[in-house]
Amino acid sequence: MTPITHAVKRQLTLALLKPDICASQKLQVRVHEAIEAQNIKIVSQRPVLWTKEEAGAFYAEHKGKFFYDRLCGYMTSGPFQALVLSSPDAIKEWRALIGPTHPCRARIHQPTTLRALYGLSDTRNSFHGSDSDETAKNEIAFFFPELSIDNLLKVQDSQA
Ligand SMILES: Nc1ncnc2c1ncn2[C@@H]1O[C@H](COP(=O)(O)OP(=O)(O)OP(=O)(O)O)[C@@H](O)[C@H]1O
Repeated sequence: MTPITHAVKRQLTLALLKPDICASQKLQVRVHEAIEAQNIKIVSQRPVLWTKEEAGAFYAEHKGKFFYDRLCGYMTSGPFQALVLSSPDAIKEWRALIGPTHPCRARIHQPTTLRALYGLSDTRNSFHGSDSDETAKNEIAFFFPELSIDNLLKVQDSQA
């Protein structure tokens, strides 16, 4: 008899562990453990050290805002980590795990989220997560130009 398999569609998202997290090996390990505890799979990861130009290209939509220079300064202050995450609802699940953009609000309203636990300020908020399928596709291509997202999804779906 052929065993019944339940194919579960997977979704990919791009996560950043920003420089303040990557300054501490211990924090980095804790965050990876928190990701895995949610059954979110880390499909790929790489360390990144940005120039001001690269930070500006990624955060172009924020150019002109009062926090733009601060944000680019923060993101070029040291190495950070880019991750490709996979789960059935990866975009929503990762954003739920990191919590609201502003750590002080996260501490009040969602105290168990990663930004509540580790975020330092509105700008130095420790994490990034793609906000839609299209953004995830573009952001994964930005950090992992060698990866084929369609192939990755096929592999993920067949392993589900
Ligand atoms: N009001 C603010 N004051 C200071 N820094 C800010 C503010 N809003 C956003 N930032 C910084 O700019 C980044 C990008 O802002 P965006 O609005 O895209 O936030 P987000 O979608 O919650 O966070 P991310 O895109 O990093 O996941 C934030 O993660 C934060 O580092």
